[in-house]
Amino acid sequence: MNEKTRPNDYIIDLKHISKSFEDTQVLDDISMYIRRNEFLTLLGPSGCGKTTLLRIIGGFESATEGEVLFEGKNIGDLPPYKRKINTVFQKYALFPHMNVEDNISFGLQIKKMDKKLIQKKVYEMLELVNLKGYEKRSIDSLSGGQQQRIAIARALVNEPQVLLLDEPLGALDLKLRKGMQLELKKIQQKVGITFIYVTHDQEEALTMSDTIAIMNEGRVQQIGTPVDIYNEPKNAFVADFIGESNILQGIMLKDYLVRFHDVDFECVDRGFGENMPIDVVVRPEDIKIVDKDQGMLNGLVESVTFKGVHYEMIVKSTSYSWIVHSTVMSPIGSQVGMVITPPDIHIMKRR
Ligand SMILES: Nc1ncnc2c1ncn2[C@@H]1O[C@H](COP(=O)(O)OP(=O)(O)OP(=O)(O)O)[C@@H](O)[C@H]1O
Repeated sequence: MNEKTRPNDYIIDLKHISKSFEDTQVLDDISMYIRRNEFLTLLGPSGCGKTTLLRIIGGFESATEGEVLFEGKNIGDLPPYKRKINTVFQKYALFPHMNVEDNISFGLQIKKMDKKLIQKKVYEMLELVNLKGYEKRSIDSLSGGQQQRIAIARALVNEPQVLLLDEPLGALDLKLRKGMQLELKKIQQKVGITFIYVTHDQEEALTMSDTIAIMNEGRVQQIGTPVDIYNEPKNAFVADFIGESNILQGIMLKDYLVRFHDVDFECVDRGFGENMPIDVVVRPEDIKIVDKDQGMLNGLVESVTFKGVHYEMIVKSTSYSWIVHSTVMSPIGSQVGMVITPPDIHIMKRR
């Protein structure tokens, strides 16, 4: 999905959202569509404005400029509880003095829903989050991961059309987090609603999302599927943030010829004019190691680290240390050649 093209099945339309706190602008003209049933992740470094954008969608903060449309209607004036949107925070915000059942059903009890119906819904939710039989347990007796599932159940029992999740797995240890990532994705697919998920962890975003919006300094840098963003980063920031990259500065010689690192490389024509300064991104797995003098570049292997499926090598050529991922190991101190084919030379406008 592109920020400019409107999908038929969109549920939220963010129109030119900007936000300032006093003199500091933290969001700068954000426009995008969010589709029904999609798992969308806002990904970016700390302080780039992810949480602020999520809070504006949820109604906890208002935009300085711009509109949030939900099913085509401006919901800017609606308080959070009147939106068909619920939020799961990193700190689960469960009531410690209530048991699991009362925590999940709290919102429904306030709405004075029929007791039998409440009980049915609570059981359905516990089944959904894989905690059947836990209804009478106290919150204190649950692990971090279990508490997070209860927080999700409590948000979903209100049957929102959109669930906002702000770094919900941030407090869990790595192994548990990985398990919960898959679990969350399954839950989203089962309930079939939109999840908008905030994280600064690129691997988490790649694992779970249908769509990723990469943010930096209050702006959306790129929106796309994980595969698109990884394979076709729009600028050097995105390339650097998603996965490991070799990033160099270059200059266009012709529409299909770029010079970087004092070498002329053929590349795919992206419509950049002659003499245009550009950034060049080459992924470590796209560099093929060959014998010395058999490639476009020669280099000295400076380090080798075994990473399980590949070796990560640092190969120093005249003025740049390349990160190379290869299934074949070249010993430290050896001279090697390197080949990079035109489709693997990603050229983009200089930041
Ligand atoms: N209520 C507020 N008053 C003043 N400044 C704020 C307020 N809320 C957020 N900010 C500032 O806005 C910027 C963006 O914050 P935000 O929490 O949205 O970033 P984030 O991308 O979610 O970061 P993190 O990943 O660290 O949570 C930060 O510089 C933050 O200090």
